[in-house]
Amino acid sequence: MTSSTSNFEQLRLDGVTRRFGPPDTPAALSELDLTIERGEFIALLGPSGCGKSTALNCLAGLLPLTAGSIWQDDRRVDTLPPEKRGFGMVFQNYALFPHLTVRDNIAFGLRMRNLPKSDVQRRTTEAIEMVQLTEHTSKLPGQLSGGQQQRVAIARATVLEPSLVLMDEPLSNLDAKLRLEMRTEIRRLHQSLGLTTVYVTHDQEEALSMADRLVVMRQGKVQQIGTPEEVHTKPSTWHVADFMGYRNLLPLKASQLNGDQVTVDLGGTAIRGAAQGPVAPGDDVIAAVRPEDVKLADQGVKGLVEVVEYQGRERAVEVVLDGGVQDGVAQDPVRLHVRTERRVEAGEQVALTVTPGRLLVYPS
Ligand SMILES: Nc1ncnc2c1ncn2[C@@H]1O[C@H](COP(=O)(O)OP(=O)(O)OP(=O)(O)O)[C@@H](O)[C@H]1O
Repeated sequence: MTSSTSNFEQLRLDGVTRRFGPPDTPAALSELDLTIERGEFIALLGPSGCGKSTALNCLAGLLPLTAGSIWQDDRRVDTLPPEKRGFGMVFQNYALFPHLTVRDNIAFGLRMRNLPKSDVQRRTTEAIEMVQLTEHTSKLPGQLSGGQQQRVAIARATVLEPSLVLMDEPLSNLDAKLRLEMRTEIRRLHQSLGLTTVYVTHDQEEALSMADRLVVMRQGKVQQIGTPEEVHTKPSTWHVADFMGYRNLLPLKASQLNGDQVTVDLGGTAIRGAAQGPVAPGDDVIAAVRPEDVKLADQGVKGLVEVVEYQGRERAVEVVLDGGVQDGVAQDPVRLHVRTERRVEAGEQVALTVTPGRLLVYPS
């Protein structure tokens, strides 16, 4: 397929804001600034209610903006109705026409454009092949599995060769295996059709595996924009860290500072971490580390195994450390999540080490 004539080099969101209710209510989406390059796959990621769908609906033209603007190169598009924007949409409820076959569902948009019959036929066939539904072209949506319906929805949106494809949790209704397959399929389509895609998900793994860049949101605001690697290894705040699988978020105190290296006391042992913001000795901090970066060792921070969950090759283990005494006051015990291949049992005494460089220390 050839690329759309309405294509663009950059799509720019400039202070895009949407409020539901009077001006003193907090905005569902607050001043989103984002420049999307043609061909990029962008994931909007964040917990439920963070404003992802609001952002997507503003882009689609389904919600008017309270403030801000959206630009396709130097053409302002937020003032246009949805159908004039020429974007393809794949939303959670696929909204296929129940009385039309797979082929007719996919061809519908092309027919509406009054294209020559032979063109409609050729492009529809290509789209059907692309989503591997050739054996199902005469079926009605009701005769398809959820994943097949989803593929029809994707073909229907992409056959029009839109300048931008918007997807809102398109895999949420699928079982785990199909979800993995469709991830690859969507990414493959994105690449082979040269699409620009904005994809909403609350699943960090999905976002990390599919997107070129992630926009991590919380309470209507952007927390971080970066490549999967940047967001995964250097979350900008402890909220992002929390969302990116840093299951251990430990409220500790900074004791020393050396460049960007901070020393914190973990269960009576001094441990060094990398400061992720302004931190001074004596400050309360949040130290973040992933379970896979805490190792059971022969020596190190002492603790007691409290819970063990069998997870195939590995075990997820919860270890309680003595909180120690600070300023004459006994501190609450600290709990650490650890992943290990070692066989351990609840009640066992263990020692822990943190992989050097993997402890991130945030101002609290
Ligand atoms: N039509 C509406 N009227 C009033 N409030 C709304 C409306 N739509 C969304 N909101 C509110 O705006 C906030 C953001 O909602 P939004 O649907 O964008 O979140 P989300 O990140 O997509 O969440 P989810 O993953 O649960 O869909 C929420 O607090 C929500 O309650």
